[in-house]
Amino acid sequence: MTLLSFDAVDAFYGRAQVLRGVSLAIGKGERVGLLGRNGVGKTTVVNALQGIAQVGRGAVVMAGQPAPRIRHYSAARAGISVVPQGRRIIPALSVRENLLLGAAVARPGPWTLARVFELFPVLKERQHTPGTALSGGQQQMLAIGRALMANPDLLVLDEPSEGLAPVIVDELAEVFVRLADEGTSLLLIEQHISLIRRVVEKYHIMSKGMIVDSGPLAQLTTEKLKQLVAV
Ligand SMILES: Nc1ncnc2c1ncn2[C@@H]1O[C@H](COP(=O)(O)OP(=O)(O)OP(=O)(O)O)[C@@H](O)[C@H]1O
Repeated sequence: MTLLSFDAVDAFYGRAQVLRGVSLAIGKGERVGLLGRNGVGKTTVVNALQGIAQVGRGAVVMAGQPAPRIRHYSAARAGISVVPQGRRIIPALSVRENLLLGAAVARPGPWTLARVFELFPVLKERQHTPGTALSGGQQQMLAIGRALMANPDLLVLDEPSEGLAPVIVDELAEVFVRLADEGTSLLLIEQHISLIRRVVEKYHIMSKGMIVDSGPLAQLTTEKLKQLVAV
């Protein structure tokens, strides 16, 4: 079953076109990497499925349903949760309240506060602290926990390693692999080579708003990968 597909999508911010004919599909159980240098349009793929960038020509299909008008929450309702670049933790809310925000979509499934606390025990310890008082790594865990509270079939992760210490990136890689092994599909936008290597099975490379190469990650040498994601 295809959880998300882009079929020749053009996407815009106002009149500025960023995506040009982007096609990709993510099925159940897949671990897909969306790779490329800064500014090539990776986040705009995420923004297009959330209705933040406007889709012109082409179609975005979520959980088998074409999305003629994408509104906030359409993706979450269709089982697609986004962990945004920069985490976007709400400063006025506690850790617990930030997590509960993720459950607002009320999608049935296995994820509860208790299960998120089991995955990230530090969030339980600090549940009454303001979300933005956490360290960078803990805030990333909070953003992931919040996304899981919506019980997604597909988790979209936009540069989760950004600004984090290597030991924390290792911990996150383990979490992503565990989530994937338990059946959550992943779309990972990343520039961190070892994280990509550990998590991704199939890659798409973007350049200038287009997908210019795709295939199994095992076929990419680390040398090539470094060139492709070089900042
Ligand atoms: N809200 C916006 N309004 C107008 N242009 C934007 C907006 N957001 C991004 N852009 C432009 O769209 C292009 C693609 O940006 P995007 O953030 O999708 O790239 P990216 O590959 O995710 O890069 P990065 O790794 O730096 O996040 C850039 O030229 C950027 O300046």
